[in-house]
Amino acid sequence: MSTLLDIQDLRLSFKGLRGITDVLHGISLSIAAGERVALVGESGSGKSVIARIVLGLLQETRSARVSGKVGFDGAEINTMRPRDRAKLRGTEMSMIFQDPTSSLNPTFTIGNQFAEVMRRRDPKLSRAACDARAIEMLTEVSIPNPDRILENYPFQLSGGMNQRVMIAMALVNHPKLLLADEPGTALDVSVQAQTLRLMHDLVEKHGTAVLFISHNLGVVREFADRVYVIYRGNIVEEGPTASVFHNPGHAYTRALMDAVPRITGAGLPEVPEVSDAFLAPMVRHDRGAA
Ligand SMILES: Nc1ncnc2c1ncn2[C@@H]1O[C@H](COP(=O)(O)OP(=O)(O)OP(=O)(O)O)[C@@H](O)[C@H]1O
Repeated sequence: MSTLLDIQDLRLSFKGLRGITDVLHGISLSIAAGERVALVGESGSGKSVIARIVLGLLQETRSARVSGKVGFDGAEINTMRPRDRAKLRGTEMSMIFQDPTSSLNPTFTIGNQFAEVMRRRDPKLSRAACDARAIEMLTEVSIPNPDRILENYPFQLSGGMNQRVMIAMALVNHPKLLLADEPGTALDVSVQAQTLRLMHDLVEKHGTAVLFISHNLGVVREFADRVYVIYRGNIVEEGPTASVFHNPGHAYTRALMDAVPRITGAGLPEVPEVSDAFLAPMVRHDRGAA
């Protein structure tokens, strides 16, 4: 399979009042076309900033310094002109966030928001064509009465429905890459599970590659073909999901796994105190391993 996303030696630091803070220390990560890859690690380890760099957002943040290579579908995101990066967002790559109600615009109907997204790819698309395509997508995410939903505002829908709308909207332009940052964690556990199953089936059907960001190892195991484990801005382990789960090689991965039974509905996994073992070299599993 061809490589879609190829991140090499990615470094990030922020300049603030108290000097420079290094956040990413030379990350390398790749995703093949159609592959589902998870990035797991505790809060603050650098997962979301990687997604924001892939989307080309942090490159445009004054306090951020980004270096390294972010190859996407033959182009180089880091050195691209800002307006070329902007053109990729919502078309070739799209993003799903934790909390759908804060990501959807509360002042526009769902139909208007779909039309805006679709016209990023094709500005001449008629409203009737946008609505027809939106209805198709909403049907794919099992939303009942999709034609009526187009006239609704996000606040008129439940959190679970809004999350489905977000998924439908993220996929409506057939992006090559979907960045999913803790999708559904703002929802209750059973709705989250349903939503993830739906997302899994849809990306499989459309052949969309996914970078799935999570600190929930149980969810990652269900969803991803391959896993990267990140600890304090370093990738410490990488491999096929089954292999990493059956045979975790890095002390930090083992600590994350040991922490799983202590996950509560509300909380993050509790990872033990930092130990020198967590600074051990990266563990890379064979692609053929399981
Ligand atoms: N704009 C910013 N300015 C300064 N520091 C930032 C900025 N954005 C992120 N950081 C810092 O970068 C580090 C990584 O943040 P990031 O949001 O990627 O963590 P995360 O692994 O996604 O955590 P979570 O699971 O809680 O979302 C954190 O220490 C965070 O405080």
